[in-house]
Order: sequence, then C-alpha cells, then structure tokens
Amino acid sequence: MSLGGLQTFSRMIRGRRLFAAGLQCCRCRLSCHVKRHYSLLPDDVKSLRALVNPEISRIRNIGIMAHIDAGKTTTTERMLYYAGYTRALGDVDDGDTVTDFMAQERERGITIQSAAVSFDWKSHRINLIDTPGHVDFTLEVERALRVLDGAVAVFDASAGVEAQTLTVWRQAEKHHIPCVCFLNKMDKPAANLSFCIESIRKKLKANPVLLQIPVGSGKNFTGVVDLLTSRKLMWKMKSMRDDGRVFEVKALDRSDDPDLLQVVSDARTALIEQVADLDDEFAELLLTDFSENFDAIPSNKLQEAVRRVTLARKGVPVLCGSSLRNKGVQPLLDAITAYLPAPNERHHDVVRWYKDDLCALAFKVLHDKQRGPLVFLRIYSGTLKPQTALHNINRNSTERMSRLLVPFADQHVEIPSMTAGNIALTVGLKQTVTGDTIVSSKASAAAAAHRAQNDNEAGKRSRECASVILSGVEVPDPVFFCTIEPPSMSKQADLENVLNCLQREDPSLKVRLDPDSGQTILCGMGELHIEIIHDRIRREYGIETHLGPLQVAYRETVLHEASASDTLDRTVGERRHVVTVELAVRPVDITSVGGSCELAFTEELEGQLSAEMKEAVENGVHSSFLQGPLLGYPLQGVSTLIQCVTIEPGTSPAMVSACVSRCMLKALRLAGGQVLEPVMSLEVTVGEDHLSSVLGDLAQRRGTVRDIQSRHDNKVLLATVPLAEMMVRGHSNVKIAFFGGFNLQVRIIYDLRICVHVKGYSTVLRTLTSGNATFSLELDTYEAMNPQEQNTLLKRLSGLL
Ligand SMILES: Nc1nc2c(ncn2[C@@H]2O[C@H](COP(=O)(O)OP(=O)(O)OP(=O)(O)O)[C@@H](O)[C@H]2O)c(=O)[nH]1
Repeated sequence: MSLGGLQTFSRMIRGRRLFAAGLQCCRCRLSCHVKRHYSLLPDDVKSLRALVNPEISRIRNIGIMAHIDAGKTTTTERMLYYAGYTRALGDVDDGDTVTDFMAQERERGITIQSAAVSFDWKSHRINLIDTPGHVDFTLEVERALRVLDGAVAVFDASAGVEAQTLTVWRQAEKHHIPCVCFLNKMDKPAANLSFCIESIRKKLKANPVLLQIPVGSGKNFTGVVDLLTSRKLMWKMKSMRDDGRVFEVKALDRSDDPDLLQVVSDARTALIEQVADLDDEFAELLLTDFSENFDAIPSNKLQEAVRRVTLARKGVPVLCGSSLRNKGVQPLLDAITAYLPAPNERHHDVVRWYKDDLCALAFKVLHDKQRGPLVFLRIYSGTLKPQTALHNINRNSTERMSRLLVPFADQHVEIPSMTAGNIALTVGLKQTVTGDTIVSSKASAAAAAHRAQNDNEAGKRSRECASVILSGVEVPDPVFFCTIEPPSMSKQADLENVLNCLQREDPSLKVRLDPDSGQTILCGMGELHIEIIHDRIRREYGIETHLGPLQVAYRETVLHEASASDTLDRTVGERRHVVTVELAVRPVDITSVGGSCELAFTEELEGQLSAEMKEAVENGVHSSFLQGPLLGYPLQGVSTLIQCVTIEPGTSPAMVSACVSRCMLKALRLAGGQVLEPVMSLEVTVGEDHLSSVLGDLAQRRGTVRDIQSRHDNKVLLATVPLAEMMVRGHSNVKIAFFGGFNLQVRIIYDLRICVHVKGYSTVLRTLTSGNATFSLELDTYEAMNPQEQNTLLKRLSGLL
C-alpha cells in the first residue's frame, strides 16, 4: 500500500472505533527475532493413497467462490502446490491447472465445472471445491455451496465486490456458510485495501474483520503484517519464477517504517475493539484480565474469538495477497483451518435422526465413458463402504455402489471406507441424480423417520418424511433456448442418450420436445452455457449437432380474473368417463409468489376428492402452467382455484387431468394473455471517456439506468435491460455466430477478460469503448411487455415479420 493509502486506511479505522475512550493503543514491544518459515512440503509429491479418514474436527469442506477472473483457480493451484500435492505451479493462462481440467476450461481460461480436490494442510484435511465465477454456471456454485461448511470469497483487490460476488455471497448466506475473504491481486497498481473493505461492508452488508495489513503496493507488494501476532510475513522473491514457498516471519520492531507501525497499531486496536464488540466472551476477558493493557491480549485468545465471530457469522475475516505472485496463500490456508468450521460444528437437523447410520447427499453427477455415472456424495452421518447396496430415498430405489474414491481433480484414488464429514466419489449409482438423499437401507430411512416422529409428536406424517430427506438444490429457470438437431435421423437416439447424460450432470440444462414441430429444444442459463453443451456433444460424444437460432425464454401471465367450466364425456372401449370441472384463474403479483403459479382447492373439495383424483386435477393444472395460451411459453403469476369437480364412477385419473387442462385453457383465454420478458441487471465498468456512448446505446436497447458509480478512474453503470435487446439483432445471424464464433468468443474472453454472456452485446461494447469496458449480466426479473412490443413479438414469432 502506498503511504497515502496507508494513511487513509489508518484514518478510516481510527474513525470506526467502536469502543469506549478508555481503550488506548499501546505500541507493540515485540522482539525483533527473525525466523524462517517453510510451508509443509514433503520430499516428493504426496502419495494419493496416503489419504485416510481424518478425525472429523480436522476436516474442512470449503468452496472458493468469486466473480469471474478474481483468481480462484490460481489461488487453488497455489494451495495444492504449497500443500505438497503438485510438483509445479499450474497457470490458467498456460492452461495447465489441476482443477480446470475440461478441454473447454483450459482453452478458455475459465472454470465451468466445480472440481473437488482433497489435500492435507498442517494435519487438517481440506476438501476444496473450485467453483465457476461466470453467471451462466451459477448452479454449479449453488450445488457446491449446498454441501460445504465454509467458503473463501476471493476478490480482485482493485475491483472490490463485483456483480457475481454479490450473487455467490447471497447464495452462501442462504446456506448459512461462514466465509473468509481473500483480497487477491494486491500486486496490481490499482489494488486498494480500504476500498475493498468498504465495498464488502456496503455491498455485501457484511462485517469485515481485517486480520492483515499489506506491506508495499503494486509491484512492491512484498508481504503482509499479521494483526493477531503483529508479525511481518515477507516473500523476498529472488526472481519472477520464485514459487513463494519460503517466506520470512519477523516480529515488527522500531526499525520498521513508522507509518506502517502506526497503521498496524491502529488496525490491531480496531480489530480488538471490533471483536470485543461482537463476542461477549472476548469482551469479558479483555475487561477482566487485560483492562490495563488491551494490546497485551495473547494472539491465541484473539484468534479463538475471531473463530467464534466467524462461525456465528457476525463477521468475516479478511486477508490479502497475490496468488499469481505467490504471496499470501499459506496464511490463507492457515486461516481456513483456524476460522472455518469442521463438519461437526455445523448443524444439519436431519443428521440426528440417522445417528450412526449412513446419510449422504448426492450433489454432483459426472459421466465417465468407461465407468458410467460418477456421483459425488457429501457424507453427513455414518460410513460409506464400496460394494454395498444403498437406498435412494428420493427415487425409492436401492442400487449397488461398486467403488469408492477420493476425488483429486480428474484423478481418483480408491479407498476402503469413508466417514461422516467427508466428500466421496462413488461408482455404480446409475439412478441417482443431483439432490438425492442416499442412506444405507429402506429400514434405516424408516428408523430415522420414526425418530423424527418421536421427537416431533405434533408433526404430520408428510412433514416427518420430508425431514429425513436432505434438502436438494434449487435449479433456476433457463432464460435461453434453441433447437438442436443431429446430423441425420439415425443419430437421433444417440443424441437423446447424450442429452440425458448431460442433464444428469447439469440440472440447469433442460431438454424438451416441441409438441408442434417435434424438434428437440435445449434450454440453458446463457449463450455460453448452451455453446459449451454444444461443444461437449461434439468433443466428448462425437456427434456434430446443429443448433437453431437462440431464442429468449419468455413467460406468459393473465390480465384479468376469469372462470370456466367444462365437461368431458368420453367412452373408451367399454368404459365411460364423465367429469365436470369448474375453476377460476386470476393474476397475482409475480414478485410476491417468486415467479411461480399457485393452485388451491375450495375447502369443501379438499375433503371430497380422493388423493388419486386430487393428484389428477393437480397434474392437469400443472401441465397447463407449462404452456401459456398466447405463445406456448410457461405461465408465471397465475393463481388457480378449483371450485367444483364431479367425477362419475369408472372415470380414469387421466381423463380428469385432460378435462382440467381443457378447462384451464378456456379460463386462461378468457382471462387475456400477457407476455412477460426476462429483464437483466447489467453492470458495465467503463472509462469516463466512453460512458456517454455506452449510455446512448443502452437507451436504444430499452435499458433503464439505475445508478452510475465511480471506481478509481472508471464509471460503473448499473442498469436493467430486456434480454432480447442484448442479443444480436436479426435472429438468423445468431446461428452463423454460433458456428463461426467459437474462436471469436475465446478471443473476447482473453482480450477483455469479461463475463461474456451475449456475444452481440460484447462485440458492440468492444467497438464502442475500444475494448476498455467489462460487463456482467444476470437475470433480474420478468416484466410485462408493452402492447406494441408484444404485438411485434407475436407477429415475428408467427412469421408475419
Ligand atoms: N495481477 C494478478 N493477476 C492474477 C492474480 N491471480 C490471478 N490472476 C490472473 O487473473 C486471471 C484469472 O485468474 P483465474 O485464477 O482463472 O480466475 P478465476 O476466478 O478462477 O476465473 P473463473 O474460474 O473463470 O471464474 C488470470 O489471468 C490470472 O493469471 C494475482 O494475484 N495478480
């Protein structure tokens, strides 16, 4: 940090003092004894077979999450290297990292799949998942977070909190995951500690607990001062190729830069005050045993308190470094073991019903051509052994697991058993999909349900069953779709097979058949997502497919309330089916129901209908929700009330569903249709010189500017814009861009280092700003189209334009 930066920071933390005036800062009087610290590195790369089941308190299941390009993969590579699991440092820019092992990841320099890696650090087992930063792969992050106990949020220290950081942070909060922040890229000239701390506070609404102060800035960033011990950790690199394994640990003394001493002293006092504010036990210790000199508090007491604060999610420890320049990663590893929770410190309600019986969650499925599906399991209780039958509660099926492996990126090491708290990779589970709960047997699930019932006498049966199933992963709705065709009809069955495999791996990929054209439709989270799938089908399965023009996934809703009734009277063979249905539909606020549709029965009907017929009615309504009356897009924000159902004896449930669907269509048509379009939130970082051209372009795209902020010399433009406006205009061109655009897209990612979501916009932005802009885009909401736009869309989709 520059002198000015140090002083600003010093002022900032002094200004933030929370404690009473009695808290005085004491100058540290630590010895100037110097020692050399070597990270644990065995003589050779560790034998993967040496991995054994560690004690649960020494396991850390953690994820690395951040905005695209913050340096997650680079940081993971350093961790593996310092832990002794790799001989050489991998580099994303050279395409030789351990965790980005897919061909597309190596070519594009981005993470697409989360990869699980197990390694040991100072007698702790770290199971680490490197997650993608690109918004198209948000589900990968969600799946990983579901099974993690803690996370490291990596930031580009020159950018602070970026758009996707906010998304993943919210995801971590949803799963109550304690985090540690790592301000990476401190070697960049624009790196700014106080800016990052403020953006964590303001944008993430988190409470940053700063544990280190950087020494030097930009190219001269040489190390950090650990505020707990007041010791300097210095990486004295002899050359650019120095791997940073060896660093010097030295207590601060009077020979150090007086500005640095002042900043450290102020920051340490602020840290003590902040922790005392957040942790009563520490505050009490401080006031009873160290009231004369708060600064004399032992570092281990401060560390214990920071741990409690982190686990209670009252604060997030903040560390800094530069992974690419090999500085600051070993203290980050220490922080993971010191502050993030062990599996037994997390409370998963369901685990207590299983006691020592096996209970695990399938959180990821990979397809291996030789071994079939590989299922990643997080074990919550009990022990997993190979060659055993396992029961899948969600599918109510039992299948045999043949082999048990420890995942080490794309290498897998076979092991005889695995205990609670760990992450395992299994071979042989053919029916299991992401989100399923795996137990040892049907009987053990029943026993768990029984325990749940005993503990919760007041609960209903259905709730008890639900409580013994681990909650799965929420799959967001796809926003793009396109048709996919095999090169010839003879390949259709192969393509269907491949798409089935890919869907098991990736629940955010949806495949459906167009009922009118009979074509196969691919629905995905973004253009890049669909392009990667297309590419994988070609490379991994050898099928050259043709993608149709990319289209926006609109939704439909209704404008007014309407009622309808219908009677179905049909004789099939000897059997007569007669059913009469009366129902009403009405619009509901799309934000209040989270975008979904609602279904209710009158109280009277609830008591009258058998479970089977109720399910038939529900099926009829739900199938209508999937196809709106205007353009056949799924419905959103529609509430349905079933008012009357009369069923004559002998009528089949299928006929009841058919009658309900027909009646729904009548009611929906009467209620008047409205198209809803996906509206994206857009963040563009651009130099001030180019701001006006970006704004002008945005106005033409029906964009709404929400805010313009300053970040260093750049402006950050926050806006919302309809997704359709971000695509290449003239849809037939998209097809050409798809086939010819592969290299172009790779180049854009490398040139601009941006989150390329929509090629059309990225190209325009590059032209407008001479390559001096980055942007990210994510789904904000669905909004009603105005009548004129809707008319144009209806005409275009019906071929009239
Ligand atoms: N200057 C500087 N560059 C870094 C640092 N760490 C990573 N980078 C560079 O930043 C770019 C992105 O690094 P990655 O490690 O791929 O980032 P990521 O967060 O894994 O990216 P995604 O997986 O695509 O989201 C690469 O060009 C790295 O060389 C750092 O400490 N300093």
